[in-house]
Amino acid sequence: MITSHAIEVDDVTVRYGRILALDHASVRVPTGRICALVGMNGSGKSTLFKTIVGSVTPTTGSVTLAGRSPAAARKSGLVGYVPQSEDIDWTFPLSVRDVVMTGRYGHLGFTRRPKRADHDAVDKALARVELTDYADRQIGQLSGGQRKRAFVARGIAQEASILLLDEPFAGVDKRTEATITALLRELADSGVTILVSTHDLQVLPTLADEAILLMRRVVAQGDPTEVITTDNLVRAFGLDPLDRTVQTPGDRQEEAS
Ligand SMILES: Nc1ncnc2c1ncn2[C@@H]1O[C@H](COP(=O)(O)OP(=O)(O)OP(=O)(O)O)[C@@H](O)[C@H]1O
Repeated sequence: MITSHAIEVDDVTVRYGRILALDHASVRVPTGRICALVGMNGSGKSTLFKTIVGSVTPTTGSVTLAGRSPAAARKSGLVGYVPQSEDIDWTFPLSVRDVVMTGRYGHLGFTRRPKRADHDAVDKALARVELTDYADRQIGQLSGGQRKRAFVARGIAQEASILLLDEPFAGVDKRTEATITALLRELADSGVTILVSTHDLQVLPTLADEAILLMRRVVAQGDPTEVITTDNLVRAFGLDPLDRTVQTPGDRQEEAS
């Protein structure tokens, strides 16, 4: 089935016991676009990612990925997922190359042994995120920014057509942020659909085609400068509209003009 929206989240509610993490949230990400997911701590961003990959089951609603269920999409290697750093065991005895090779599992044949094409895909992905020289290090020995890049490389090696990144800019320096941003744009230009959560509002105009403001529900979705307005931030973050220390991307553009 061909769809113009690679990611369709329709009326999804998720509860953890008494905690309501997502409340009838609906999100649609067009194919080949970069969509930024913005919300305060606990607004349900990670839960939305986990629901999209099928590791959390919603109590209402449904998720469709390029016309398939999350389970079918995961099985076919359609979706690459870069989880939050806290969700990864960094002491696990895997090298950077091993981590990137896990992205090829969906491509491995019956023997599960990587072939030349798999090694080539891993080498290419490592080069693209500038981690060739770190390939044989244990993953936990990398810096925060390098770890993020290693997981982006895994998504590239996987040749996923949908890429989900949970806070890839958390704790990284400006250079790594720029490298990841440029890489995501290249991937989107080649047709990959990207959903990326971030706390950094200033990066949005460069990073994203669309933004989603989440507060258990979707407060707003659309062009970043139209979504990240002071009014919407008040609704999503409870910020004081008179607090001029809060800069929206729109403020920045006004200052520049
Ligand atoms: N496994 C869990 N069990 C119980 N409650 C959970 C669980 N995971 C998340 N929650 C709760 O669900 C709500 C949404 O959490 P979630 O991690 O999705 O938010 P988030 O927007 O990703 O937050 P952050 O920006 O801090 O990572 C929070 O109140 C959180 O405490």
